[in-house]
Amino acid sequence: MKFIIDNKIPYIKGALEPFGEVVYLPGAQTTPEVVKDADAIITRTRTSCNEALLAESAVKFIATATIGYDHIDTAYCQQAGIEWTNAPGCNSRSVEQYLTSALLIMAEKQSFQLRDKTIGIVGVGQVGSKVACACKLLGMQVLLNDPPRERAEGSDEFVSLQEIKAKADIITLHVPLAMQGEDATFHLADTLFFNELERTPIVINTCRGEVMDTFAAETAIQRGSISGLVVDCWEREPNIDQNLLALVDLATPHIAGYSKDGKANGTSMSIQAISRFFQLGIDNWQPAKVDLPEQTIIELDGLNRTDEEIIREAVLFTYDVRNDDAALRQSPEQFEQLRGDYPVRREYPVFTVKPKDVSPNALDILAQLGFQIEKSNN
Ligand SMILES: NC(=O)C1=CN([C@@H]2O[C@H](COP(=O)(O)OP(=O)(O)OC[C@H]3O[C@@H](n4cnc5c(N)ncnc54)[C@H](O)[C@@H]3O)[C@@H](O)[C@H]2O)C=CC1
Ligand SMILES: O=C(O)C(=O)[C@H](O)COP(=O)(O)O
Repeated sequence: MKFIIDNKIPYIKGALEPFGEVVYLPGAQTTPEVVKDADAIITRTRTSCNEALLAESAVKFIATATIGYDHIDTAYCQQAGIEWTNAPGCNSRSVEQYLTSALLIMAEKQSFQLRDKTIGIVGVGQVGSKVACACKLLGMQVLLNDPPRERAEGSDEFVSLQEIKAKADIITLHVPLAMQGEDATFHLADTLFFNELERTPIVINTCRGEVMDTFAAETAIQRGSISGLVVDCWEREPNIDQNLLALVDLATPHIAGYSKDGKANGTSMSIQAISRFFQLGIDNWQPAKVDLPEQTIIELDGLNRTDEEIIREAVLFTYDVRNDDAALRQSPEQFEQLRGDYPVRREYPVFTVKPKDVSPNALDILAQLGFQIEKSNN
């Protein structure tokens, strides 16, 4: 058997070598010639898996180690009898961590408390529902918009996009990119969307660049119809719009899902799927070890500090979006290199908080976010 694997997928070396030939390649070098005699591809968002790539190939199965799968032409795969899978939810906690960090930074920058704000979450799947939980823990009012779920579940927990535009102080987008159909999301945030916003919200896009119209977003900032913009996903990545970059509050190179935990989940879900498909007998495969940051102990002193200040310190200790923002602004032309050489970032559960005079409420929130908490608090 022959497997083609994107060489930026971590923790995967050695998993498939016992079962055949394994070729590791940059996504951009995954060409029709390379996949011609391959049985399977393990890929990322950087490889368009379409007829142009696959028509002459022997590929029977594609696993993408990502949540989004808009780079896979699923209609073509169905017609060609090629099975595929994504890695649902693999890095959703990482995006939640990004959101929490960004919200706490924006609250400090604009001198507001999160608990006084209403957030509208557009797309309430794996990511959106975790973001909703985190926002509720932070004391925010949460509005949920998800027409496909609303139709399927008939639940009254959802509101219309119109209501979000009217009531939200912050709007965050967590939809898949869909170019057409009843729930199309291409340019969901367009000129009309921005013109109808009633509370000059902060807008956050960590789903796909094409969900937000770049020109409309720039105009919205310049006209003051939004009070802030956080952008992780851009139209035409990696050639991002320099005007937009100059206007946004936090700008990052599509790394919201880049915790090592999220990457490791994507890798193991892909290997397990390949194993099930080809009956390789490694259906429970896991990476041997996942990198840790240098520091995993967080000493928190709660004296004379609000709960939000304490939580901000703990969250930013694990991940501060401003570091990725600074790196991108310094070298926007290095967009792909910044992604490829991304530093070690871990999610909350690997961190232990050592509290001193921290309120039980703040400790409870940190524990619910996933931090380990040491018992003594003095
Ligand atoms: N920046 C990054 O690093 C990452 C970005 N993503 C992006 O985030 C997207 C969402 O991820 P998940 O929550 O895991 O996906 P998911 O599939 O679990 O949830 C998506 C939700 O959006 C809803 N939805 C679909 N069309 C909608 C519309 N027009 N309006 C409102 N809701 C709509 C769906 O019903 C579903 O509940 C992915 O498709 C991917 O594009 C995901 C992970 C990392
Ligand atoms: O999982 C997704 O969906 C994402 O957007 C990933 O974080 C993107 O990762 P790459 O495949 O571009 O490394």
